Amino acid sequence: YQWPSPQYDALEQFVVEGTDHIGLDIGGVTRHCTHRNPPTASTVAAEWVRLAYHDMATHNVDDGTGGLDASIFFELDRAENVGQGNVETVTLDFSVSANKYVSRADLIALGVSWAVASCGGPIIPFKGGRVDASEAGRLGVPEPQQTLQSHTESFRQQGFSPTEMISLVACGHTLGAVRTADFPDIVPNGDTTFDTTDAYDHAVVSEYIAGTTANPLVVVQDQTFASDLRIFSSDGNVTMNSMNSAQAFKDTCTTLLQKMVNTVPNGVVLTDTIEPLPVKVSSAEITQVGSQLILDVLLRLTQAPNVPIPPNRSVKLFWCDARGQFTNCNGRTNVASLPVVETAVVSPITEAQGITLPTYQFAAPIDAAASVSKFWFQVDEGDGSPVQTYDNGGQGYPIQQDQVIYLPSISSFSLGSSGGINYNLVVGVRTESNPTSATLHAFDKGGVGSGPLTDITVDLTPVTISGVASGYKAYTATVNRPNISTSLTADFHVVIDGVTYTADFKQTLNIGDSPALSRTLSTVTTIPS
Ligand code: HEM
Repeated sequence: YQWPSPQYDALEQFVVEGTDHIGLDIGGVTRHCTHRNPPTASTVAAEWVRLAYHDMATHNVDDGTGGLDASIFFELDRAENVGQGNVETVTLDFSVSANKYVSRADLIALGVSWAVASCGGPIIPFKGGRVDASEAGRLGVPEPQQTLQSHTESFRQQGFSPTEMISLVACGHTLGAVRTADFPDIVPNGDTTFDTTDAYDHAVVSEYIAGTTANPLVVVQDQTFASDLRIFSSDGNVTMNSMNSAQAFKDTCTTLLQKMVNTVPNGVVLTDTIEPLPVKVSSAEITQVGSQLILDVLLRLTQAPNVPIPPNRSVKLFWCDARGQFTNCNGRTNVASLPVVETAVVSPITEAQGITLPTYQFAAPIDAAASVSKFWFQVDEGDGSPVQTYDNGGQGYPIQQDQVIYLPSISSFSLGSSGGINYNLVVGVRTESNPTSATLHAFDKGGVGSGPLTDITVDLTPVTISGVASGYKAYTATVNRPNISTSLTADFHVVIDGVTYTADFKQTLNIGDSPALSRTLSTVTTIPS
């Protein structure tokens, strides 16, 4: 890992904090293995795990098509996908947070890791990089009234052996219920859970082996629907017996759920496992508050379980000028102290590990004539232990360019003249620069339709707006959308002397006088260097 790695950073934020690019706490929807409101017998976690299986189930190992590709977004009207749980998961939970770096399919896969962790199960390692389908896949989700032979063939096509089929069904049916609204023939008298606990545990196995199970796909009036019984007993209960301990269940399901979410169409290349970054720079840009130019940076540290944050910890931000007589810290280094200390939201995965994430927000006033080339941090725990330097492996964290900077605080919303909402997005371009091209690329993957809703490039034009920080002039472009969308992001490109400068992946929800943009300015000094 080398900063900046925008895709890794975006995926890591989902894994570790459970939030998307505007801070929406999507992982938190399943926090504490919660039920939906109004309460159902099922949990949110159950809905998310079932959805992931149903999405993956369109894989065809024979021709390499289908898999975990969010094709489920276009398959909800199929009988094999019946259920309010699938509808809620797609339309409420997973329709707004996909973006340029995180696909819908990645969210569905992550949902499994979040869900299982939120119900006390193992941590399922997560890889990103899935590609979203733009249409429905083949039919392929098994249904309870089908024969064992047909189920075995379904799982074979999905890439699972008969033994894996037994295990994977148990790994799914430890969560949730069969619902009367969906399967009145199976559970005529009300929603019935597969086992007696909400937890991600081996109760589904132990109760089956003990003969006490009320699993409605085992104990059912009409044996046609006893698909779990046929599957679980298909090898004389050998596999079920082998999974009848907490550890064995956990190990088997960790392996098989990973295999499930990593079943993707041929040609899709997944990332390495996304490991939490113990020290993370989660945003870093030159922007402005009021009309003051600032270096805006958030440092996230990791606090081990049950270890209090040292009360005397001091965190300092250092940076070098990019311009002027002190360029590259030649003679002078800038220091900002007293950041705003907060705690980041944690995902169910991080919460299960007992980790907390203190964050240190710096808003260091800077001068356009000096600008910033690179920055780094020092953390002094104030307890006599050595001061730690975090400097991106020695080279510092680079500010890649200062030619074009996003100015959300002087961007605005307005009503479109022929309807909808105008996003009037403003950037600053250095006063001395004269771009030969200046464009805004707007991208929005929100909603449930196929493809991005917005994927357009428009020209940025010079505009006179008061309040732009000295050293910069304003350029603007307007994007019209039917509604305000949380998921619209913008990339700004300017070409100056044949070189393209980019401000990448900027959120557009918090603009104007949004409280999310307010900053307490850091105290800045300089030291000789
Ligand atoms: C032959 C294979 C399978 C059959 C016939 C089957 C059948 C069913 C049925 C009928 C339901 C009730 C759904 C509802 O009432 O809305 C259900 C729920 C569920 N299934 Fe399966 N399933 C199979 C395999 C799997 C697999 C492989 C997984 C995941 C690894 C899985 C995960 C779940 C979960 C988590 C629920 C609970 C959903 C909720 O409570 O909202 N199933 N399954």
